[in-house]
Amino acid sequence: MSKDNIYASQQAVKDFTFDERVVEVFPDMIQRSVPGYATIVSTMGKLAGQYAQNNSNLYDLGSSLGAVTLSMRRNIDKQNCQIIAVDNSAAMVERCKLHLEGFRSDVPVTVELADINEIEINNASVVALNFTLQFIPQPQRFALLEKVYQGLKPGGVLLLSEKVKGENTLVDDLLIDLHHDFKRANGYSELEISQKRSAIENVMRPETLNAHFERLSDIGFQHTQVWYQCFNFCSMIAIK
Ligand SMILES: C[S@@+](CC[C@H](N)C(=O)[O-])C[C@H]1O[C@@H](n2cnc3c(N)ncnc32)[C@H](O)[C@@H]1O
Ligand SMILES: O=C(O)C(=O)C[C@]1(C(=O)O)C=C[C@@H](O)C=C1
Repeated sequence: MSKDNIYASQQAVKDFTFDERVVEVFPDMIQRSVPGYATIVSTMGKLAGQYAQNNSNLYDLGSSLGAVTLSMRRNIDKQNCQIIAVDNSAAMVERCKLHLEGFRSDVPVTVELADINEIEINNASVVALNFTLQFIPQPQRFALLEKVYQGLKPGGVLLLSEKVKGENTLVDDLLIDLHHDFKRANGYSELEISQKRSAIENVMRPETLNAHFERLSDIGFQHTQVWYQCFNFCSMIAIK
């Protein structure tokens, strides 16, 4: 696994994108940046196994290198299911396809290069958005999640992980400090932490948990729950 040293040298920091350089180091980057990432991915697989329905689609939206797709695929024991993985980074999609070829399974997977705001979602039992919604411009989030809701079958689930904002400045600062300590403990320098922070601040806009739950409720989800949180990283389930 290539080591993430993208922000190790002093640079004129540009907005973060999922380009070739990021793709190359992505497994290392996400593991050292997101507390609980491995637990979250494996649990999303378990949840997908539990909520997958016969003759249905499972979606992995913002699939990157396919970690959630692989985890879901390992756990599906229902008949006639297929996984649709979607990402709008050509570099990610290309590498994801190669990566998936390395594993054998009877569950068909298609990997699509597309904007998740543009795709159709239908006959879905599970829709996963693992740290993807935070990169969608805020005004588009309601319509995207409403489309997910409409595409879900009764009893289907949305699995949503997000970096969240604390409910007020005091606790938000605390969560940010705890997260930065986590990054330090994983070998990131002060320069790397601050340059990465500048790189993502215009492209990744976290919201509070309250804002997430209010929107899910406005859309129609009646059963919502946080099932994992470590600092400002949170995983939710919403059942239709
Ligand atoms: C933090 S990564 C997701 C990590 C991945 N789900 C995992 O569990 O390893 C966010 C991904 O969302 C993708 N993305 C961002 N905006 C998108 C959009 N509008 N349509 C499709 N993919 C998008 C990015 O290219 C990136 O691969
Ligand atoms: O590195 C950070 O500080 C993050 O907020 C983590 C985060 C994410 O939440 O998706 C940001 C961008 C990269 O995709 C990997 C991880």
